Amino acid sequence: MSKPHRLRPPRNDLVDALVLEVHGLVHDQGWLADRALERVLRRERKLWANERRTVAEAVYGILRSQGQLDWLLGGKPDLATRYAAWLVRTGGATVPEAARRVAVQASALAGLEGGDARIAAIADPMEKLAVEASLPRWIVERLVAERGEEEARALAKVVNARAPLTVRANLLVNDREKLRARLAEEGVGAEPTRFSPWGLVLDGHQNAFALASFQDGGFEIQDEGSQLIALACGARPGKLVVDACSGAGGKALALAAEMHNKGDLFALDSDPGRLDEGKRRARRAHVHNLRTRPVPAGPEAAAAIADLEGRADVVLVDAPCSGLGTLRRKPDARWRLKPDDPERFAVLQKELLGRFAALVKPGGRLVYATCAMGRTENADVAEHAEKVLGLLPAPLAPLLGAERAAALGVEGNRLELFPHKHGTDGFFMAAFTRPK
Ligand SMILES: C[S@@+](CC[C@H](N)C(=O)[O-])C[C@H]1O[C@@H](n2cnc3c(N)ncnc32)[C@H](O)[C@@H]1O
Repeated sequence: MSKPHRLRPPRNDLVDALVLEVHGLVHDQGWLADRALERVLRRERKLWANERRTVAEAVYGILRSQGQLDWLLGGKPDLATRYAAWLVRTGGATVPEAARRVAVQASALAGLEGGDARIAAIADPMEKLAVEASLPRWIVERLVAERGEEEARALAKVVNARAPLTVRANLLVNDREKLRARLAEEGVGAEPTRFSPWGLVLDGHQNAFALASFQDGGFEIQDEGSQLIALACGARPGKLVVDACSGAGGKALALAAEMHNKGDLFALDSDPGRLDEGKRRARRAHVHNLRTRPVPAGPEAAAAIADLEGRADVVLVDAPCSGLGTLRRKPDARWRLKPDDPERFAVLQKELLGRFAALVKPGGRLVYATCAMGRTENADVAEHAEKVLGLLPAPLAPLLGAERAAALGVEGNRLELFPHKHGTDGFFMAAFTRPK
């Protein structure tokens, strides 16, 4: 009789080969880690569930600790050596075991010996934190310059931990309590989020997409910070709402729920493929008032949105950004980003803000949001909105609720969210109104 699956230990030879293949796609061919994993794991139909998990955990783990491993190994090791080093550093294997398993020279792993003590002895505090946290030095320098060393350290720690699996109850289908009861019937425990009135944090490592409660539109997977941005928009039934950088519609679906499907919700984006994905999601979520419209990326966009000029009650500009706030969900992003990315994105953010602010009607609301951390893409752009575009700051508390706003640390029209403080991804939002 075969053993029940959950008791079978993963087949290491299979797991090791797949880890190296996925890591190779990310490292050598520039694939996004999520995509590379999805592609390879989908092909491997006979893999057991625990093997899939083991491969994913190893790939993400190696990508997270790449900076530290490379420092310990003294340079740029080949991928197999890096993987073997990761096995040793995470306590999974001794040097000889790991070397044999991944077929590398045990001598290549010599740098691991006394690793923690060597890291502790690094004299330059920036380099030390960069190695400890396995982050590029320029990210550490920015964090320390803006938030001080202690906070940077706390932040770096959270960024290297697994992010919670947070969902938003779709109010067009159920409410949070009904969803929670339904999840319980499906064997999934869930706790209400700390700040969002719609959120639940699911237990364990669920494949949430496979749940019937997901497939029939009961919830969306969405970080609590994104939920709060949607809440801050104040979208209401019957209004004209524009989600100017809608992507695959994460926030647009929350706006539609706030509108009870009544009124006009325009989802714009320069990437038609993402808008199509948003349409599919809208169907599952029972959203009926969403209209997608691809817009050119450059100034020609003005003509494509001229009919909406000065008409919107609410405009959300969830701008393209460096994504520095989402490092804990995208362990490979830190190695992809460039030191001048925040400045580069800020130029685009100011341009888009100007373009889409023209759609807000006098007295209407504009919410600017990013999933970035740091002044350049956030406070500096919000300042531009006031000083150059002539928008007026609009307080967040009336829409978030006074108590919630105080607990979150709202400052007037602005809020910064941090993983180590709020348990959310890193986000920024600022609300404005157009003068009458
Ligand atoms: C942060 S993502 C949006 C995420 C989305 N709002 C959500 O909640 O799922 C930023 C989006 O801006 C879009 N974008 C980039 N340049 C743009 C432009 N010039 N005009 C409109 N959208 C643009 C990108 O295609 C991307 O989908």
